[in-house]
Amino acid sequence: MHSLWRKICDNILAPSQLSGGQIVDMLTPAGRSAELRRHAASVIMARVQLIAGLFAILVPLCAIVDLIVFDLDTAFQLIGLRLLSAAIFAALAWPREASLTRPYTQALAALLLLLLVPSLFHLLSADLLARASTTHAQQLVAQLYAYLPTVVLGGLAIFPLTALEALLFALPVIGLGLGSALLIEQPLTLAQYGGTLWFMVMMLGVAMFSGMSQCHYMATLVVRAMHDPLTGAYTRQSGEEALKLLFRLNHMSGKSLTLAFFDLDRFKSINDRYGHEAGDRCLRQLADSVRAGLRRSDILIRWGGEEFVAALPDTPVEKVPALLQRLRQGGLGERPDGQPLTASIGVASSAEPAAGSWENLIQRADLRMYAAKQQGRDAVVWPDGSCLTLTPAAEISSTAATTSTTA
Ligand SMILES: Nc1nc2c(ncn2[C@@H]2O[C@H](COP(=O)(O)OP(=O)(O)OP(=O)(O)O)[C@@H](O)[C@H]2O)c(=O)[nH]1
Repeated sequence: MHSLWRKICDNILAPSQLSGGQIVDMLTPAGRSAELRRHAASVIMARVQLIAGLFAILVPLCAIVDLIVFDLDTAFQLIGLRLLSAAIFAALAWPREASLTRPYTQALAALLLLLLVPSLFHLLSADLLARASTTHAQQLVAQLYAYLPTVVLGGLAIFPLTALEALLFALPVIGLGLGSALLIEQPLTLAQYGGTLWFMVMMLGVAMFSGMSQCHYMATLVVRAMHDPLTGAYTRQSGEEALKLLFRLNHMSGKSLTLAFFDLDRFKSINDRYGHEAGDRCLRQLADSVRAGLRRSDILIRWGGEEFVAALPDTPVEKVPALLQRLRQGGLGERPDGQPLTASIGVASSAEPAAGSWENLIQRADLRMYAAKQQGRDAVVWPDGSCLTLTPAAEISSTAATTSTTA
């Protein structure tokens, strides 16, 4: 039964070339990585600001139609609502710094406001328009206003939202749209009401599909642009951006960011003796082993050819010996001749005096890595300058006590 179910799923998913995990990522944002959230937040925010800017200009301009078509009393009431809406759109479009800690929540809140303003405008003006529309021209304009919530639902399609997010954003818009139809003096017939609801649901379906495909496309591009294709680690460029952010976040919250700078030992001899393919395999092994020992919040950056940086947010330096012990016990990989892969490691922490900036931390970790090379390789140099040869696992834990007092 289970294998039949798997076969059915595989056949359904095969033509789309999407894995089950990728489908789940398009349905709900729960599994999104921090980097993807940050990217999605900047795309959503940029689009919210662009549309809000356009609406801040167009909404008051449409007052001309109100003045031409409706009586002055109705027109002025509509213009009042227009000016209020335009002020909110202008505030949304105003350039602002992205939140450091919650950029995604900030972007979603802005999007919600962008969607609610036209829907509320429709709710507040529906009865006024229904009562003031006696001529054909007035009825036509009132009819166009009535499409506003449906247009808003269609507008959701330009945002990279998962299916669940699109649905949650659509519910208040649909609620306000249907609610305003109930408020007017001559309520819609059941057929009109059903037709409006059907149209809205169709729009929501289109918006959901478009949002999901944008999510997938964005995730593919972000992963490709940010990660080194050979090892899957962050590239130097995306790693620098991540370090900048992690340093600021840890500084703001009074936590320590610790860096471990790895450089593979005698790597050139692997290339020279066994070829670049063998060298590449060793690089992949090292990246996989280090990543397997890290937490979800840690990141691994390929800094240069055979140099990697593990960035460990919210990690006091005294916790690092245990991590390195775990890594060492698991092994960093194997050289083509069967010998263990080893690395020289420099450790630096933002809790050190005058740590200053992330660039400073990298420089210190790099210098310590060179010091570890000079001390014979397969070793770690700590912030207090002490050097630990990694080979016997027991030594790592004994140094933990020393470093915790000196860091
Ligand atoms: N296979 C492979 N080799 C690479 C890659 N990037 C850099 N390298 C090689 O990495 C080697 C680095 O050599 P060195 O800097 O001399 O260092 P080493 O031999 O590891 O010696 P020590 O660092 O002193 O222990 C060079 O031969 C580079 O060509 C890569 O992506 N794949």
